[in-house]
Amino acid sequence: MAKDENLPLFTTKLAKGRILFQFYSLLIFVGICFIFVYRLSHIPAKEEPRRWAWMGLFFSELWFCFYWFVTTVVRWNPVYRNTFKDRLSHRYEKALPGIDIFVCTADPVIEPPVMVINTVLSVMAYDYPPEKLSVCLSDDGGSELTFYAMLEASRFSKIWLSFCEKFKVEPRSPEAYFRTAVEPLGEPVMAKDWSTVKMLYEDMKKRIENTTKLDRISEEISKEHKGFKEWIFVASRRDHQTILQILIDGRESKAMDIQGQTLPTLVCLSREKRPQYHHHFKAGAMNALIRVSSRISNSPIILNVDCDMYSNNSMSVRDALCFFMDEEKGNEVGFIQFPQAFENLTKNDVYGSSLNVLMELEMPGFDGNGGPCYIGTGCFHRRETLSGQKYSKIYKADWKRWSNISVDDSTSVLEETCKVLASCSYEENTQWGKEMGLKYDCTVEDVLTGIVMQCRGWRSIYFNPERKGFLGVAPTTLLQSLVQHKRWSEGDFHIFASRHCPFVLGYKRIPLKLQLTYCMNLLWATNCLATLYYVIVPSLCLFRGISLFLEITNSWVLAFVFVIIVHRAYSLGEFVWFGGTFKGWWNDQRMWLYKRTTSYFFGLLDYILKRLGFTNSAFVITTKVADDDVSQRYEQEVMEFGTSSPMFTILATLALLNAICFVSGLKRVIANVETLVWEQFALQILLCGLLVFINLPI
Ligand SMILES: O=c1ccn([C@@H]2O[C@H](COP(=O)(O)OP(=O)(O)O[C@H]3O[C@H](CO)[C@@H](O)[C@H](O)[C@H]3O)[C@@H](O)[C@H]2O)c(=O)[nH]1
Ligand SMILES: [Mn+2]
Repeated sequence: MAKDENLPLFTTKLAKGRILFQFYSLLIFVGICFIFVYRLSHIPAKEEPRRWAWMGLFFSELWFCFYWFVTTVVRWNPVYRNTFKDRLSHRYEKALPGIDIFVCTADPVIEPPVMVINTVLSVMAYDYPPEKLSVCLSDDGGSELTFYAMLEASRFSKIWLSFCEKFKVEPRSPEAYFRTAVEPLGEPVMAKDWSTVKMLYEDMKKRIENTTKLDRISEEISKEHKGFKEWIFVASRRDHQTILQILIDGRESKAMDIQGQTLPTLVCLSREKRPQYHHHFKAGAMNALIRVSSRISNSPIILNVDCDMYSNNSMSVRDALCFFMDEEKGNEVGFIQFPQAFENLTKNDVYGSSLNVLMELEMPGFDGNGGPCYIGTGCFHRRETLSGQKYSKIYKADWKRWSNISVDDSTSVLEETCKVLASCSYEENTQWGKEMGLKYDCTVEDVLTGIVMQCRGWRSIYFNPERKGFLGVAPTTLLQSLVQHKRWSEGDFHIFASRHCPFVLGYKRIPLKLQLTYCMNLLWATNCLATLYYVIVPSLCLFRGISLFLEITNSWVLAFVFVIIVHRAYSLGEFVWFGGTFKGWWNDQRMWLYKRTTSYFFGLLDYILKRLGFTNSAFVITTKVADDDVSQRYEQEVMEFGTSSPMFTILATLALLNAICFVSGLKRVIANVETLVWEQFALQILLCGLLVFINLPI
């Protein structure tokens, strides 16, 4: 036993096959060197008309190489983590710290209340002492429908939590459970409960979905909850006071499930909104939650999830604690990021939303290079880290003290005192949004906040358990996906171009390899320039009869062909290795092109316009539901164009341009078969043809 005391709570393993990757990198590197030798020794003379077009190509290629270098740094050293939860509970079961769980929602139409409460129920049902869990929902929409759903959920939790506890079910979102689990016919005890609970769930779901008008919400509920009138009153207005309700107070003896087990605390918050105060989107909501929860439970660990990211693994809290509570390495850990995984992906993933390579390889790479970025959901934070504290070598977490915090105020007193903390003017002349809490004024508040925390000395950890910790909803139309990436690329570039740039803020604070790793995401937007150049200029030159590339019989061609083939083959291999299909990879290539020519382009443009003071960027919330016909097309993997958008104008123009150039190029070659013109244009025609081929869905 004495021996066990000294064993670590987690281990770190280096990825296998790194030698192979290094060999591949070497091959590409040599190929690139050849390309540059060719480029530098063949610069067209001043009087040649193609000189400028040629220079552009050269610069694009320089960019591609730089970006390749960055992605290679990311992949150099991936690490994978493992936890020992049995050691954790052996040592600390009695002294486990409190956990505050924040769920954010903002719009009852595109984030349906049923989805929101499924997320809430799933995190209430963690395998963890319930008196130490507090779940707090922030509703930026101030919706009475969501609130009503939460009331229903608070009642249903009494049945659901005891069912989960009794039969150890997984996952603990009722919707996901009843959709995926098979009826336990072999176990009569469970089967009986199963059908009762399922029926109760379906009933509740029906009540919530049918409640579109206020007067249909049951009288009984509005009597039981005096605060309900307040929500109804508020919901019809865009500006309103803070409303806050403690739906279940875990400290009260009433708060029990049907088996007499304590229930977690459950709070519903909609912060004050006034037109004259900026509400700062999700970051503002999170900061209000940090303050409010500090009064209610003040737990040292905070988990934050988006309203569509239900918990798929009831052990995640314990997993996270293995990192925070490790005696040797735990103190410097500021946050633990779980991957974003999605439950609504189709086999070949038309919109390339699976993020598989990012989550299975690039994030472990981040971790190996110094710590993953914070990606906004499925992340456990130390309260101190999130509140702006710096890490110091003498810092030591005091878990004993935190494990028995008690608040004496009664529920109603608490509600009143907490409201002040979520009022509009509370942050005036404070450091909130700057030094404290999540940072404001960036559309990827998460990544920015993560960098700042790392630069304050905290380490972050990436943990990707076998059974996924959280499952969310990926966009189901092309436009949604492109708009989401526009928000990300714009925000990321904003960080790069600000004083929070990893090379500036991170200088001497985080390792150089981590600074470079950040570039992979932060420079998404600038990728558009080289890509747009490559898809437009060679095709136009083909149309005009200007030969840009070298003749196909020239032996320097080999260097280009070699790099392109090896590079793409590696990418295909990687994609398939992490669970993709060949068709999925092809779709991903198409999305790669589309994102670079539209999302990133508009992201960059918007950033520039914003800097010049023309626009203000907003947070466009990603839709999480789809009409029946839209979801049907999604299931069939047919690309959905939906409404018109400038993004589509660009895509269509590019596709058309390449089609025309391709045809005219072919014509030119056929007309001059004898003169060997085709040798000069072969590569251009090939590129153009590839673009036409990839654009077939358009
Ligand atoms: O004014 C707002 C706007 C959004 N949200 C919530 O923020 C979350 C994320 O919004 P979503 O539209 O789902 O964005 P995604 O693109 O899916 O989000 C990713 O990227 C965001 C940064 O761009 C991060 O904040 C998210 O955590 C991360 O999942 C959702 O729960 C929203 O309800 C608010 O609470 N208030
Ligand atoms: Mn989302």
